[in-house]
Amino acid sequence: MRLNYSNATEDFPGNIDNRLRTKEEEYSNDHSTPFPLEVADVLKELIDETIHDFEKHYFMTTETQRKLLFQLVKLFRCSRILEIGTFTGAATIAMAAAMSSSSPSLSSEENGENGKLITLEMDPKAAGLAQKHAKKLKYLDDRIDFVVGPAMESLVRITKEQPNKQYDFVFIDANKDGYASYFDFIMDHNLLSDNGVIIADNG
Ligand SMILES: C[S@@+](CC[C@H](N)C(=O)[O-])C[C@H]1O[C@@H](n2cnc3c(N)ncnc32)[C@H](O)[C@@H]1O
Repeated sequence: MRLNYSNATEDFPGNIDNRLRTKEEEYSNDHSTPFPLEVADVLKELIDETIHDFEKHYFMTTETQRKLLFQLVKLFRCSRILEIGTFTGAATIAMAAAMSSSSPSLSSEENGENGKLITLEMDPKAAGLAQKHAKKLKYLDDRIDFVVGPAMESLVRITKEQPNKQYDFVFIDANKDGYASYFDFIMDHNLLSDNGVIIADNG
C-alpha cells in the first residue's frame, strides 16, 4: 500500500474509528508554516523509505505533529533536546532543524557549545535509517546523537556520563508502559531545565 506524504490518509491501517482525523490533519498541514525546503526534501525521502521498508511505518509521527514539534522547538529556542523513541527519525529531523544553537537558560559560557539533540531507539535498523537521512544535511548531522539500545538503560548511562546535563525539550514517543518510568527518571534526576517542556505522544 502506498501512503501519501503525510501518512495520514483515511484508509491508513492505524486510522481506527477515524482517530487520525484526516480532514483536520489536511487542514492543519495546509495552514501550518512549511518546513525549510531542504528539510522537507530530506523528510520526504525518509518517509518514502520508511513506508517502503517498515511494516510498522504507521509508528511515524504525522506531518502535523512534526510541524507542531518544529514550531515549539523554535518558539522555546531549545538547544538541548531529548527524544525517547526515534523510530526512523521523522520527528528527530523536524526538531533538530528548528534547534537554536543558544539556549536562553544557559550562561554565555555554556552557550559556547552547539545545540544537541539526543535520541534513543532500541531498533538498530530504524535508527540506521534515521541517521542515513540526517547525514544528508551537515547541520542536522552535527546536532543529533543517535543512541541505540533500551531507552531506560541509555538514559541511565547518559546521565552518569553527563551528570549536570539538563534538557529544554523532551519528546517521549516510545513504549507506552515505560512513560511513567521515563517521566520519573527525568524529574528525579533533575534533567529538565527551569523552563523545560516535556511532550508525550499518547499513541
Ligand atoms: C511511535 S515510534 C516513534 C516515532 C518517532 N518519534 C517518529 O517521529 O516517527 C516508537 C519507537 O519507540 C521504540 N521503542 C519502543 N520501546 C523502546 C524501548 N524500551 N527503548 C527504546 N526504544 C523503544 C520503537 O522501536 C519505535 O521505533
